[in-house]
Amino acid sequence: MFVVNLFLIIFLIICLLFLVRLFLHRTALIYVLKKWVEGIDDRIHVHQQFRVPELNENGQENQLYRKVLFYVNSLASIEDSDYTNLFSGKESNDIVLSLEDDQIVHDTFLGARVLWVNKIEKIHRSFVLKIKKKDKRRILKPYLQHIHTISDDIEQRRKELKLHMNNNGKWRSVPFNHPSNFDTIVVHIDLKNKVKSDLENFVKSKQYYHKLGRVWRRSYLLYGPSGTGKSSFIAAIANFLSYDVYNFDLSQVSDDDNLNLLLFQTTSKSLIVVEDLDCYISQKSRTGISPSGLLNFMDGILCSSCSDERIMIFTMNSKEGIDFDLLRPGRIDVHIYFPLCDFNSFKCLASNYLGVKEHKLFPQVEEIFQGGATMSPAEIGELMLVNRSSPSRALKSVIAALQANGRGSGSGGGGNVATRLRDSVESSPSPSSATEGGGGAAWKGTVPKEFRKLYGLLLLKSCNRPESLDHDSDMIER
Ligand SMILES: Nc1ncnc2c1ncn2[C@@H]1O[C@H](COP(=O)(O)OP(=O)(O)OP(=O)(O)O)[C@@H](O)[C@H]1O
Ligand SMILES: [Mg+2]
Repeated sequence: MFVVNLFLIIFLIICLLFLVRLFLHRTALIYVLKKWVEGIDDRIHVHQQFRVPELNENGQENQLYRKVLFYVNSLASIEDSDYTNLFSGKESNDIVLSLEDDQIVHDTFLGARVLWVNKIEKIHRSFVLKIKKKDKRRILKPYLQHIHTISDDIEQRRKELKLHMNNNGKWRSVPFNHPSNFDTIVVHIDLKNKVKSDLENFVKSKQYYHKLGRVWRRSYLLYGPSGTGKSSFIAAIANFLSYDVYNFDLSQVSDDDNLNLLLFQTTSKSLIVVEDLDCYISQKSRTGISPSGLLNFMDGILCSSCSDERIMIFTMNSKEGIDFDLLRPGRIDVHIYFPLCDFNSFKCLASNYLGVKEHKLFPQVEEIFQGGATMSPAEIGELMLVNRSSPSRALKSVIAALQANGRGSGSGGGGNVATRLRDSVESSPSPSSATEGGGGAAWKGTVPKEFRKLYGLLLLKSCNRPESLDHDSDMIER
């Protein structure tokens, strides 16, 4: 009997606790309780306060204030503050939170709880940081360092990206808003992940490179046939890192000095890109860049500061006939091969362009691929794009093009197909497809030629040469 009563009492206590908890949550009394506990905790500890004013003693902007502002507004706990301002962000459906005056935001760092208060006195704003005295020595320095890193990262991601192009020895810039990203490019998932983590590791490795006495630079060679996504991949990298792009057109560079000057003028956190390096090297009438000038440029020694990070990306259709010195380890760190389509990449394109994951024509397409026919993703993508209103028609046109390609050169080189494809895009009767299919056409009036060259939707190479296809390696680190 006693045991039964005991169980009954325990059961009633549990129910009661549950109801109290429910009541506290429903009425938000839990927050009152939490604040009360925090208030007691604040009172029994001695705090030290640090003020970060908006302006310094000369009335100039205090850079630290700006960083703290970015940092505090990015804290998740800002949502718990009593008053928060809401603004629309960069994208139309973005909402940005910003702390109201005299509001408190909590943050934790290395296990210590700190407070930020957004003060306004007369017209001067400041942030006040409150840290418990016992934690100050341990966390203040690393915490401020942490704020620097996070706010730099936020600023970097917010800035408008630019594409810089050299013309007559000088840089010209246009906004860079290429939509390509790692989700839209059809390459093997492992390759994407490897490249992403390689980039992320690189940008975090300043100290490591410094310790090794090496220039903080990473270079990539993207090679493969025309229309396989090399330029789109560069744009995806720029968007992934939020880096500007400096596109070096070597044919516009007069000599080594000009090349060095242009390199010197590039800024940190940017991609230095040389497209079609193989074409430039094979040109009979090359500009005045000497072979050693080119090698020094690729080594990136003459950047404005060797402690700033540099990512260099070179593209080629083929590595065949290229001097080994140019591609040696240390000069080119990572080689990435961009192949023509196989059945798997075709299926990814069909899913992206047509929203089709399975189709009765797929077995036929697979068979044709197995027979050795192939085309570039650009060619297949364009056929799908112009026929996107009817997936069956799109797939039939891909089948016809693949069959014609297989009957033709058999190399998959795509020159003929590309020309036919371009004709089909340009003569498309649908107004929407005429604009989109000729993405370049939509840009023609507004965007410089080099821009279209770099990121055009379907550009035919002037130097179609047979490609070396080492299919076994997608990404090779040297
Ligand atoms: N792997 C791919 N995944 C998705 N789309 C692709 C892929 N490859 C090419 N495309 C599409 O084809 C078009 C041309 O691609 P891109 O310019 O990136 O090719 P490229 O390899 O740089 O060609 P080129 O050697 O002629 O400069 C782009 O609009 C892109 O959307
Ligand atoms: Mg390209």
